[in-house]
Amino acid sequence: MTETQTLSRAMPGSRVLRFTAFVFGGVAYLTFLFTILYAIGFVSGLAVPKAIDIGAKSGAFEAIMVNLALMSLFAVQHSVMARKSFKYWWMQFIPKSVERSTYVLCASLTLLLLFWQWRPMPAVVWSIQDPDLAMVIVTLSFFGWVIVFTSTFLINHFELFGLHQVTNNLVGREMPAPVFRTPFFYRFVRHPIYLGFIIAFWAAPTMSAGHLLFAAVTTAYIFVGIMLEERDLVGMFGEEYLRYRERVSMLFPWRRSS
Ligand SMILES: C[S@@+](CC[C@H](N)C(=O)[O-])C[C@H]1O[C@@H](n2cnc3c(N)ncnc32)[C@H](O)[C@@H]1O
Repeated sequence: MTETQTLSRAMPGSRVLRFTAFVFGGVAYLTFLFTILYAIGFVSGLAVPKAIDIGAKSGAFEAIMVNLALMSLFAVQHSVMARKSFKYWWMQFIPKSVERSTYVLCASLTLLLLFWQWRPMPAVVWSIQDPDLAMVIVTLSFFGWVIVFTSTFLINHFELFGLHQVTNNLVGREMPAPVFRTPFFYRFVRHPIYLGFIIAFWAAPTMSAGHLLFAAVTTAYIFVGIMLEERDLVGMFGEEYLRYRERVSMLFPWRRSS
């Protein structure tokens, strides 16, 4: 009998709970997948019913206030729930195995609310007329999304989105300690996922006022997010992360990594 089977047999009463946690993790993951795919359509204006420049007309003041409120809600949810102190408090009420899935589900639902309630601000800030150049910019934007997806797999896609935790819990296996990774993109920049988002949001052949607001606020939020995340990363990986930070640039590969 394997160690995993022994553990599973030792806790038969919790089998239903562990299966429920696994199903919850699966639902959270599928919700995330839907949300991120919808996000591509929302920003690019392709293949979704409600994109960034589509929706009922409203006054400029209302549009700015509602859109800022939606982005602030996401920023607060995303930053607060990612902090260690919040996680410890939160885990008094939910099992540790579904902590990440809960975070992923809340972030996805907050984003879906943003997509649904976003008020278009259609005034055109810039519009590239040359079709070849416009195509290059659209391609660049999709390249941004490719960087985002690839990078999640480079550090650990299934752990980032909670599936690893609920699967290990299902088979009675402990989660391994977090591992510091610097593969591929991470050798050139410390935050390729965030860089991918910045490219995807800014590379637009036609930039509306609403899209510009979205790109500017999310970029500012990314800088705040990085500050908070790096504080945790230094706490988790210590000297190793400090040396990495000296060697590799944050978002743009100006410095050469050794
Ligand atoms: C949404 S990911 C963003 C990762 C990174 N900031 C980026 O833009 O590619 C956040 C999670 O990645 C983890 N993380 C960030 N850099 C890491 C690295 N080099 N190795 C392992 N985990 C990392 C953080 O601890 C956090 O849980």
